[in-house]
Amino acid sequence: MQVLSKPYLNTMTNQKLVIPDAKSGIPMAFPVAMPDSALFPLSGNRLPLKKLLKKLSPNANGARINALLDSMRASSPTRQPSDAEDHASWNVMRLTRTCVQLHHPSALTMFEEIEAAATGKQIVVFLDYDGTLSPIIEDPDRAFITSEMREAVRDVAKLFPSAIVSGRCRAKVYDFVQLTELYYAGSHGMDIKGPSKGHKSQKRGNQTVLCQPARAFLPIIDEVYKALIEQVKHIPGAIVENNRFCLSVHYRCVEEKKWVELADQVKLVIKDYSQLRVTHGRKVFEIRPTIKWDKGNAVEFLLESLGFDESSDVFPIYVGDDRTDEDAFRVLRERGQGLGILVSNGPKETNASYTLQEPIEVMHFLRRLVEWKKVSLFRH
Ligand SMILES: O=P(O)(O)OC[C@H]1O[C@H](O[C@H]2O[C@H](CO)[C@@H](O)[C@H](O)[C@H]2O)[C@H](O)[C@@H](O)[C@@H]1O
Repeated sequence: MQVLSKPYLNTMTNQKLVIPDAKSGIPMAFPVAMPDSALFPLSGNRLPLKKLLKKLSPNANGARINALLDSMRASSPTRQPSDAEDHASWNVMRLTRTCVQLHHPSALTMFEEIEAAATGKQIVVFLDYDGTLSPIIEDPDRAFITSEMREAVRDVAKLFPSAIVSGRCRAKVYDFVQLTELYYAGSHGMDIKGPSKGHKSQKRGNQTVLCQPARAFLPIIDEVYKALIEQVKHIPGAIVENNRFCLSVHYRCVEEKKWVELADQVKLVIKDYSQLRVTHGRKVFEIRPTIKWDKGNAVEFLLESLGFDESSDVFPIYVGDDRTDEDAFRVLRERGQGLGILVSNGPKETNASYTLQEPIEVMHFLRRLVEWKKVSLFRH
């Protein structure tokens, strides 16, 4: 399922956005006082980066370079407009999001619907970290969560088996969250560890889980980490982050005119490593082992570890903001269990069923989940 599919975009003409109503299918028109060029933030970022990098030769032509730049820009659109044209784009994004919400409504507005679907089932909560529990900021080392958010996550973890599933190194995400009650799946799910403290809903499964399917890649990852640091050190603002079983090359603080050069340097380093692949996150290139293991596999592994593999009475909720979270949303959709919640301020293609706009809304959602569970425990 897509939040915003191409046909919807293509219907944006004559300064009107026309989309079919979610239930009736009847086309509805929304006035838009913008030029079509303002559509960039909606239509960008379609090509996976790997394909783009493959296409980008040293003699790449202007069109290819523009495609790469479009993808890099759209990977994490800025939240505030910087000039008149950006204002136009921003307004279109806001308007389109309103339309999109007819299809993928807010998890807060539709909380009672979620309650009804989860009633009588064991909720298991999966939370992405960056952009979900902490807002996106320039310095990855300072992406702390607030004490209120930590409190909300702790309350959730007391009532439901809960996990943080992050692209970051497990130890680092634990340093940020500092809650012993949770499962932590770092390195995009390639490094999973159970909680040091259990609670009664975990009796059913195995608390001492440890899963590291990419251990064999550690020497290569270390080698490539060193090579990348060397290769990009002349590009101001570029940061290489070692996430243990994977690496991140950040370009959020790199001047846009240097982006293509940075992408080229990354390509240059990894071209000799067929065991590695590059994916594209929010202003970040992620270098990962080619094994078929992603956040979706981590969710399946954790559900199995918790004893819910064959269960029909489990209701997993996965909240995430990034493309890598789509693998987890898809797993839930395929299992026909639980739901995915996309954290996004603008329209995106997604396998999630609901949306929340930003981490503060995630916190409100978690608090509602806790209140609802406490009330239902009191009633029984
Ligand atoms: O799976 P996640 O927990 O969402 O991790 C994905 C990447 O998150 C971090 O980078 C992102 O957040 C930074 C801090 O807000 C921001 O500066 C950066 O631009 C974002 O891409 C993390 O640093 C990466 O290693 C993760 O891969």
